[in-house]
Amino acid sequence: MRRKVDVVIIGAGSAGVTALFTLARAGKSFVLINSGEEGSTCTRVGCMPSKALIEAASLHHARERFDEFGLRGAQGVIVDGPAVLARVRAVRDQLVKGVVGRYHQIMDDTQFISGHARIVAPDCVEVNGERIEAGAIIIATGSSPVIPPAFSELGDALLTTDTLFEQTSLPRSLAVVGLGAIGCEMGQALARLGVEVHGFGGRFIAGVKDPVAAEKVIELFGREMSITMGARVVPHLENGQVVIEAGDRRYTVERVLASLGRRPNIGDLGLENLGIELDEHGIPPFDRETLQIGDLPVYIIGDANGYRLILHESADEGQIAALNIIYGKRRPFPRRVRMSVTFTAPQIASVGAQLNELDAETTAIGSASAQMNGRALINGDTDGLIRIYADKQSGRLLGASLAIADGEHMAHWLAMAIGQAMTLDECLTQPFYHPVIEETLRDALQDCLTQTELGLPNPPGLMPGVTMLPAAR
Ligand SMILES: Cc1cc2nc3c(=O)[nH]c(=O)nc-3n(C[C@H](O)[C@H](O)[C@H](O)COP(=O)(O)OP(=O)(O)OC[C@H]3O[C@@H](n4cnc5c(N)ncnc54)[C@H](O)[C@@H]3O)c2cc1C
Ligand SMILES: NC(=O)c1ccc[n+]([C@@H]2O[C@H](COP(=O)([O-])OP(=O)(O)OC[C@H]3O[C@@H](n4cnc5c(N)ncnc54)[C@H](O)[C@@H]3O)[C@@H](O)[C@H]2O)c1
Repeated sequence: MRRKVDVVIIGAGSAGVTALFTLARAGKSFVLINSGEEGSTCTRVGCMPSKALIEAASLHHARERFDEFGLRGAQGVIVDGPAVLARVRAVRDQLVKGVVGRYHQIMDDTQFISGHARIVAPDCVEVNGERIEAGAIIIATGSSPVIPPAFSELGDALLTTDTLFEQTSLPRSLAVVGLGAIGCEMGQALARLGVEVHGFGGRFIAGVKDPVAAEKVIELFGREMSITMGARVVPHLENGQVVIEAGDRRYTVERVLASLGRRPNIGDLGLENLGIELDEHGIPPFDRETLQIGDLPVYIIGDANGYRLILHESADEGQIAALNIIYGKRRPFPRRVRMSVTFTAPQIASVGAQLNELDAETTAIGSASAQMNGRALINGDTDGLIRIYADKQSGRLLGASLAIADGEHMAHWLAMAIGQAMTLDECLTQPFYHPVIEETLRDALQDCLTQTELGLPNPPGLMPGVTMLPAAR
């Protein structure tokens, strides 16, 4: 007899597991199917090992400034590459154990299947030769690194983030091709660990669409690695070394990190059996506020849908899909303010609208640099820049681009302000403590305000209150 459950979840990553917890709490019956290793992209090969590597790199890099602070002897610190990588894996393994343990705790062995799932029909999934009937299907199959054919021919010299953290030693030299989030984070971290890094980017660096902010980012990163933008490089092997030619320059490196983006894992998933037309990337049309595919009882969430390839959005999508299944009818959830943070130094962040999405005529742009910020000067972190975008007429905050220390915190503050539809003068009613780097954010908001029709607040940042008449005695 065929097994029948309320929901089949395909993929035990952050998206699928978030859906699982929500469905389990509501008492739905389920099966979770996962192919390959458990533990999620984020924990195994993504957010966590990459941040662990960045932490080692930042600690090592700090030694360069010790002398300036009157602290001697730091130049004696050396990088023990194998030990650095071993610690990255140890932290990663601990986190993977926690993540996997948590979801196995809420199910028995029959509810988890290790194997490659295929959709046979909108209400049926096949895995390891077994067909399972499902009231609903959640596709949460994640994504994989893009590897163009020429890169595949590099053999062991090719790294992606699937293999980088498994290395037992650091390469002497590395070409990082693709300067998005991964390329910038890993390129800078490895450069700070003593690897000779050459970065090759497309049109944008770290996804920054504001030319002023992008120029600053290129200048700052360019101090630690060579950067070539706009060159579609094709690496090849020569005498066991990788050669990359860009314009009239020729680079010879030991390894190449392909960080050219990620592609949804939708091959051999049986999407054609849904009876629905797929887009040019092979993805079925889905509603971003319900994650439902057409009118089918099928949902596509997380990196698998190629929409917002970041952790908190993947988890949101898991919950939205699960809640739609639980309610049993279409229930749209407006999505959060868009935000991305690249964990480099300085941190690069984009919040809300990017500059290229805004109308130049109606948008006010405010800027501030950390050069004159007291705390930044104390910390030796004055290389920062903030750009704020607002509607010229209403003063409503629309977006921001940051390349500044502590940018992750300011990005959250700005996302909240944009989510609350705040205007610049409303933003400036908030307190900014002293001395904090956030005072640069206040400066940028004030600068932006002067370019709008609202003009300068008087006194700056405070709203006149309602004067209460003394009660008649
Ligand atoms: C190097 C790196 C750094 C990152 N850093 C950050 C960061 O700092 N902050 C941030 O927000 N995001 C970051 N991300 C992105 C984040 O990790 C992903 O957006 C998120 O993990 C996606 O989760 P998911 O559940 O969609 O996919 P996954 O975690 O990939 O889960 C999908 C699962 O489905 C399985 N699967 C695939 N096909 C099938 C099938 N047919 N049958 C059964 N199972 C299948 C896969 O094996 C996998 O286990 C980073 C990513 C990378 C690569
Ligand atoms: N801090 C974070 O939130 C974080 C960190 C790492 C990864 N991630 C996520 O992982 C996903 C994958 O990261 P990624 O950096 O691989 O992708 P990405 O899409 O962020 O960047 C890929 C970059 O490669 C460039 N590119 C593409 N083809 C090229 C070519 N032939 N030559 C030169 N450049 C080329 C693109 O222009 C783009 O800038 C992203 O979607 C990101 O959201 C997030």
